[in-house]
Amino acid sequence: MANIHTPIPNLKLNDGNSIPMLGYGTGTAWYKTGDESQLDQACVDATKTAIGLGYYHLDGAEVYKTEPELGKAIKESGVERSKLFVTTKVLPNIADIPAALNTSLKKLQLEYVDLYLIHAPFFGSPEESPEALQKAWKAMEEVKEAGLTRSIGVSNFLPQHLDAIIKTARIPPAINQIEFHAYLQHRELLQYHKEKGIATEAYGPLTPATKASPGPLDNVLAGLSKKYAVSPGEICLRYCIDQDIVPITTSSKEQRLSDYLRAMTFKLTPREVNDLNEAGSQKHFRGFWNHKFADNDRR
Ligand SMILES: NC(=O)C1=CN([C@@H]2O[C@H](COP(=O)(O)OP(=O)(O)OC[C@H]3O[C@@H](n4cnc5c(N)ncnc54)[C@H](O)[C@@H]3O)[C@@H](O)[C@H]2O)C=CC1
Ligand SMILES: O=CCc1c[nH]c2ccccc12
Repeated sequence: MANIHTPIPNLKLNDGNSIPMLGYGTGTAWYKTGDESQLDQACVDATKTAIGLGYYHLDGAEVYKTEPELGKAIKESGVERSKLFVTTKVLPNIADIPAALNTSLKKLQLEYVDLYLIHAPFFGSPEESPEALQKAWKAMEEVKEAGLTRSIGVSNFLPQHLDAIIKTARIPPAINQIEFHAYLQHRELLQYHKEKGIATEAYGPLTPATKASPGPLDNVLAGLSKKYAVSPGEICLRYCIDQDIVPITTSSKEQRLSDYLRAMTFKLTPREVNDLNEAGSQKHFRGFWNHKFADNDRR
């Protein structure tokens, strides 16, 4: 298998911690719809394979019900805890964040996570109220101060949600994890992140080469794939990294996980990133949370 242990660079966060610039997700492809206590050995094995290939940044969430699998994979990988970067997220149990994180830690068999995220701003009563967001963020600050997580952040937040928490925050969010690819460029949100020193993580980074194909990016992706001798998906991963955005991908296939690491072996020119931006802006595609974001909403 090619690319074993291809080094993945780090991005420095606003709290001084560092995050590896490619993550392996245990959500899509793996989340359970049934009983969480029924261990999915295929998920454990794929996660161990990913760790073995050098994916030390691992993304989970309470809602995926795969924290037990992630924990088992970490334990059995034999990789030192300090070398791994483990994320989990809260949403169903957001009313009691310390209890939710302690439950996640038990399932993960860990004493701390590296990053704890509010999975989405859609909770509270009324949903997305500034007061509900501020109250949840205060609890996030407390679990960081208690040492249960090294960094805290959010996911699927828009500028108005970030504004609400920043207004009363003692600790600013380190990261916002959003759906990001050339068909969902979030230019205003990215500018906001830059101004506030918030790092961006991209889920769904392969979307232009998978779910949203065919489309206006196909020819540009094909040309760049030929030039760099990689797949269109690897161009999509590099498109994120070259904008300092941390992609989180996944696969159950070892070969694909290995191939994705080729994204560490080349760099797109600013002009090529611009070509992808231009072609991508001719189509809008959102693969997740469509029921919460307006249909034609490019935020
Ligand atoms: N915070 C949030 O709300 C969300 C977070 N996530 C996180 O991000 C992770 C990755 O999300 P994805 O959307 O899965 O990322 P992705 O865009 O990288 O897609 C990965 C999927 O594409 C498939 N794939 C790869 N190459 C392919 C090809 N050539 N043809 C067809 N399919 C191909 C893989 O098998 C895998 O199922 C999740 O596991 C989860 O951890 C995902 C969605 C929402
Ligand atoms: O994080 C990805 C999107 C998502 C939100 N809720 C669930 C539940 C199960 C799998 C994925 C997700």
